[in-house]
Amino acid sequence: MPIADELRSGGMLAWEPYCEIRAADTDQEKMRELYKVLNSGGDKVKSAFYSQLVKQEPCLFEALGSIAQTTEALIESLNKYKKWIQREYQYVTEYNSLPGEYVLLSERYTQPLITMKHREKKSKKKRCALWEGVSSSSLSPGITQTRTAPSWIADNKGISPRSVILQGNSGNGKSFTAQKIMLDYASGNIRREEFDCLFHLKCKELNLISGEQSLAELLSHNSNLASDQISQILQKSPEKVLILIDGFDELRFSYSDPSSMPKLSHVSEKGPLEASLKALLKGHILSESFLLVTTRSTATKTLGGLLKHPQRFTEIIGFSEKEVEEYFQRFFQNEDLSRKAFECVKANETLITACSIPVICWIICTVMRERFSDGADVTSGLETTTSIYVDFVSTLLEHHSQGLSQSVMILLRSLGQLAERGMLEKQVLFEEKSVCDTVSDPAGSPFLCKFLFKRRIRQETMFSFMHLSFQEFFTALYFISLAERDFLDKLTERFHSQTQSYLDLYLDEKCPLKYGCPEPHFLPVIQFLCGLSNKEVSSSLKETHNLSVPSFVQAQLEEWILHVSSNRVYNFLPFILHCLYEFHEKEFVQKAMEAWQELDMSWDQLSRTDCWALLYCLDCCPHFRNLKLNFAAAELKMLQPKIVGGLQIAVKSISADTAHILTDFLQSKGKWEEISLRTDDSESLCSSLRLFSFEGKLVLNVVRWCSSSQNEPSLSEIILKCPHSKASSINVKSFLQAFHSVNSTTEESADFDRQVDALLSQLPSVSGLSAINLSVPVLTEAWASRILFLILVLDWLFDAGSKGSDGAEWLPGLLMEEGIKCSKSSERCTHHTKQIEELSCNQRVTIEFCGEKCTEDVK
Ligand SMILES: Nc1ncnc2c1ncn2[C@@H]1O[C@H](COP(=O)(O)OP(=O)(O)OP(=O)(O)O)[C@@H](O)[C@H]1O
Repeated sequence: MPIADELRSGGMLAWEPYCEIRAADTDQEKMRELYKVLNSGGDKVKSAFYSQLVKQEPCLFEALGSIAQTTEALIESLNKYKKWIQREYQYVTEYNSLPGEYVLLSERYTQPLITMKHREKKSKKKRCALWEGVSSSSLSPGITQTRTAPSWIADNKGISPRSVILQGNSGNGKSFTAQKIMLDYASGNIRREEFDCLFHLKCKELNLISGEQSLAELLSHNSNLASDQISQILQKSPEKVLILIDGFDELRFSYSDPSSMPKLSHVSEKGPLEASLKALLKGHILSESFLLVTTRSTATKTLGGLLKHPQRFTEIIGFSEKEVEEYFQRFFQNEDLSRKAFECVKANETLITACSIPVICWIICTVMRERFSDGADVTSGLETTTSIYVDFVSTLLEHHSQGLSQSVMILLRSLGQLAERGMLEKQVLFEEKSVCDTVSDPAGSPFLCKFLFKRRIRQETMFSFMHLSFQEFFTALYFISLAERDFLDKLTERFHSQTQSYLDLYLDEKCPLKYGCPEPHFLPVIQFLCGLSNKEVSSSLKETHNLSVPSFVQAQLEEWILHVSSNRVYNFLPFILHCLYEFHEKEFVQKAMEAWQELDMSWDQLSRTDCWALLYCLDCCPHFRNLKLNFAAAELKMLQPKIVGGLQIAVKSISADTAHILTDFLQSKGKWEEISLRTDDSESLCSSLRLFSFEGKLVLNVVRWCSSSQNEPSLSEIILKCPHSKASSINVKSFLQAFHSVNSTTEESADFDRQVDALLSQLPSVSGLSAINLSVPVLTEAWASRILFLILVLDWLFDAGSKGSDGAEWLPGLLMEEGIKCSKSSERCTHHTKQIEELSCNQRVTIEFCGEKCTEDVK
């Protein structure tokens, strides 16, 4: 009140508020009333109040000043800390960076997929489904997902977590994400109201700390703040603090007797590392603060048991195909290069799947950048899949395997044994006990993942490789570590016994691998074995891990490939192309291609991956001819530059694009032997169109054409013949377009008729046309008038008069109709079927028009 009295007598306080202050019951209420006056009174009143406070309450004034100073100092150090984080965290040093080389995190970071769900185990009864399911689910982009960073938002029961687990396989980007969160905080990119301060503990570095330390001291290792400043920040508003702990799985706790470990309860209390960390994780210290802990799956269970509640589980799944593409763009910072590189990878099914692991993206892009800078032609082939897997294993062993408890050789061999066992038993999930029997420290291996599954009322722990392809790769690694006899025995076991007898007929008695062909699920292992035999790959293995690939591996596989090639085991051809690609040895590719003479893969459509392998093989043998291929139009475009000589192509799906690509191709290459377009779609009007040469003639053959409203084809076949020399001048484009437009419509028969007319109207443009063979099941009026139309517009064809080389049927100047005629006066047979042919009312008839003359011959 003395201050209020002074302000009143100085004319700074009006009567009414003065009375309010007097009337207030408590000191606090009096202060509140006074505060209102100060707040609305402006600087003059505040200054008068300030002078009175100094005079009448000197001690209080001093204490308030030092609090203000401390707060100011803390804000100042927090700002400096943020600047320090911005400086330190904005760069990324890559595994191969030379001193001074770096990339900016903001330019490179690509948001991975993060889920909030534990994986589910597929039904145990379906071993195959499990096998397929896990292999794809671990990398599949289709998982229920959240794209955002781990979040603290309340769940549907209104509970927000105090601690979040961020699980992820080695190389999936846990540390990268932690770095990004720190940088976002320091740059003001996370929501301000959530956290005032973030700290980052790196377990890898904590392992190097010895002696007793308080939590504040531990946090100071990775900051520019002193431990007492950290203590002050933590005590001031712990509920606004987030502590990131990166790499929990890497912690090496040494406390032998946890019960004798001191229990710490204060941020400044010193204790062994393990005690400080456990107190933090359990919430004995900083119970109100938030924690984000990253870990590999191998340590999730232990972490879950230590962390304070409420907990939330999240998992980094990796990149979907879209993010892989984004990563490539960020990496290359050049539209053209990133597109080329991405297309190359996308064509390789194994690699594009493996690319969901971010570190594999880094390896591939780095290798490809080197290729581009060497001026290598990217279409000559990417590095082999095996070489990328070898690089991946080396990267994880060198940079992600701190403190391995065993030698690399032993680790790789034991992983190989485990992988092989899984391959034999078609198993991708391994029980904990069986893993521990083979691999001495499974949790310490960066290649294994641990899964916790619910099994009725219990939990089940299972292990698996990061992906099935790694299991296949480790099996191949194991095979190369075997002695020759064991290697041959193992391989022999894995080759099909059914094919054995078939192949035995052909294969050389002396060939030790005369056992046929590998079991389908074993094919990737053979492919990896071929890749490991490559000189560069094997010397890199020798250099980095002292692993030698024995020469008998290559010799055996080469011999087997040559035998399969020369004996034309057709359904293995695409696989052999992949093996050749993995070998990546030009001379051997040439040898195998020579053994083929002709490459007939027309029986099934080639995938893009197959086409890349073929592209590489054709690159090694530029003069290889005689290809019979069946692929999509886009693949034709890719292979076009490498195709020489005769070619038979079958293109599935018929679209405007297909017509366009095919036309371009035909215009650029005069030499093709057969083109066929097919649709498998029963809705389509047209099921196949073939262009091929036959006895020196070009033949256009349209088979089974029906309108959607009819079940029966209304046109069975059109065959056009013209000399092959005219092939390049033929306007295939308009045919294809007519074909496409007819094919793409499923409208009523009126449309169908219009489209058929459009196709027939193309015929006059075929120069040198020597014959037309038209097969229609029923000679309707519509067809009769179409034929008359053809006679009119193609009068030169009928006037030509000279006999065709292929017999009377094709005699120019002659219009001949063959068919079945029903002799009944009413209810005539209309459909042409075998049964109808046999009915006595039906007779075979040939009608010939020659000039003005018309004859009917009944058989
Ligand atoms: N989100 C990302 N964006 C771009 N690159 C990434 C991303 N995540 C990971 N990478 C690349 O992968 C490499 C490995 O990532 P990181 O070290 O974060 O893996 P990790 O999950 O912490 O592995 P480990 O468990 O073995 O420690 C990084 O050095 C970087 O090249």
